[in-house]
Amino acid sequence: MQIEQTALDGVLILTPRRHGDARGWFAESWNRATLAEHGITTDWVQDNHSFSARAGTVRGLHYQSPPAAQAKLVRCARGALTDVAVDFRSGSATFGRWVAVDLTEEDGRQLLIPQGFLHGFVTRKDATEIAYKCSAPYSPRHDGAVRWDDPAIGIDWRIDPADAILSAKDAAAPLLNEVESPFVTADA
Ligand SMILES: Cc1cn([C@H]2C[C@H](O)[C@@H](COP(=O)(O)OP(=O)(O)O[C@H]3O[C@@H](C)C(=O)[C@@H](O)[C@H]3O)O2)c(=O)[nH]c1=O
Repeated sequence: MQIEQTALDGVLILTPRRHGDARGWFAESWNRATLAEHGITTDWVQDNHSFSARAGTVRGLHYQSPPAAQAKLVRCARGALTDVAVDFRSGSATFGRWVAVDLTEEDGRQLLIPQGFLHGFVTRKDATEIAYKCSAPYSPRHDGAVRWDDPAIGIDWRIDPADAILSAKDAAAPLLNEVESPFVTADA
């Protein structure tokens, strides 16, 4: 397991080892003990899997408020996507900053997103599947969203915004400055 820090503290790229042979390959996509060796002891309670038919599908930017806040461990099961995390912790030195990481079925890379971050992604290929672990169960009551194309965040999605395929909910999400973050950091 290779682990790299991104530009946002705590947002990590994890690359599980792939064992190739004549049949193909084998990888441990999650192993509690291996992650614990790297100090990652998150208690995962729900696995999600979604399919997006078309390249250019954007889902996000989403969060759940405490006490239903979720850390996420994200991978691309099929196709290719760019996964995005935005620091949503009020008082954080990096509040509003984002990182974008390409995850593909070929590279098997994963993105670990702690609580307190917005999460979203754009698919790069038709028929892309994302799979991710969550540290808290789905709670519609605590569900929140921030606009994917908020210029104040300025994420470079590497698509023509007019071509983005969105849910009605995501298209109507509020801007960052219209939402009060339910997350605070020790920096605050
Ligand atoms: C997220 C979620 C949705 N659902 C249902 C609600 C709805 O009927 C349907 C689709 O939900 P959504 O439109 O919210 O799905 P989607 O837009 O894919 O939402 C997901 O986006 C990514 C970026 C995340 O980070 C996730 O946490 C989640 O917010 O699935 C569940 O049953 N359990 C869940 O955990």
